[in-house]
Amino acid sequence: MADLPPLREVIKAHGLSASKALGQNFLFDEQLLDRIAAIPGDLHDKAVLEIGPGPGGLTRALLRAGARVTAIERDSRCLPALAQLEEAFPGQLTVIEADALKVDHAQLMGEPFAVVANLPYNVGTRLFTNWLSSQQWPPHWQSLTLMFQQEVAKRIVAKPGSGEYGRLAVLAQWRSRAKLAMKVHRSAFTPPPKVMSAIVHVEPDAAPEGVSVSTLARVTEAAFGQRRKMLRQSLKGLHGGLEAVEELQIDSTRRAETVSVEEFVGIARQLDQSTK
Ligand SMILES: C[S@@+](CC[C@H](N)C(=O)[O-])C[C@H]1O[C@@H](n2cnc3c(N)ncnc32)[C@H](O)[C@@H]1O
Repeated sequence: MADLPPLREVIKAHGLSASKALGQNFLFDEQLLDRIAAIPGDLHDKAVLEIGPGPGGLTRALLRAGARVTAIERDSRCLPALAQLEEAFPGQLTVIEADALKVDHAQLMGEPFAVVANLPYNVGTRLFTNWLSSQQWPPHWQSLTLMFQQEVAKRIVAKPGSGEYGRLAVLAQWRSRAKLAMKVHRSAFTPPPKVMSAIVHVEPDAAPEGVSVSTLARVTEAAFGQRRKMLRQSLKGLHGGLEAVEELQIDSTRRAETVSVEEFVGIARQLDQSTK
């Protein structure tokens, strides 16, 4: 591997001033980046999809860990810096200039892959819910290691009974294991964002039988759409919802934030069965 210039110099040499519109907050601390790249486990010769490599800090760390990286970046200004990495790690890096929201990731990768990304909040959350809503399960991805605003990360791993528990937690936990892998201080980024960040790591689990992701989404949407209301109120508009709650002997005076992931899965299963 050739010696690479420090990331700050790369930014300067390629005139990569951080674009607010593209949600660019760069990480330069190579030790921190190596620790992030270690979260998914041994990456040697593994296929990794990185979204939003920017100037390539995290990309370098993934390449150092021996991964075969496919990176999707929509800012063409970053491509020359990434081309240098392609040269430094021959045969290990493929860069695609595109909006990651418009790419079929499974088709692009053609084999099971780990996802690693430090993305702007809105793009990250949309990709995350797309990956978790996959019809195919186990999905094409083997793990997701993603940077979020700390507040969003807490919502993903939240347990029932907390104010953070909601649709995102149920989606992330009903057929996968989600954990908060690392907190990242805002000062680690250039420029520093207003809020703290955290990395979430998700691995797929066996999916409960007889439940479709779309029905589960409808149930949680209805329940958490009126999270302060009792289930007998919030599920009123959901055809068969109240009957399902009764059938499962779930107290209909409870509020959505007290209902466990397993109970939501049970309600969705009842609905799917009753429409068969
Ligand atoms: C927060 S920066 C992180 C850059 C780098 N990974 C790091 O950690 O220093 C987010 C990167 O995602 C890119 N990006 C934003 N939206 C994107 C999208 N829809 N598709 C692909 N890349 C995107 C930005 O251009 C930027 O390079």
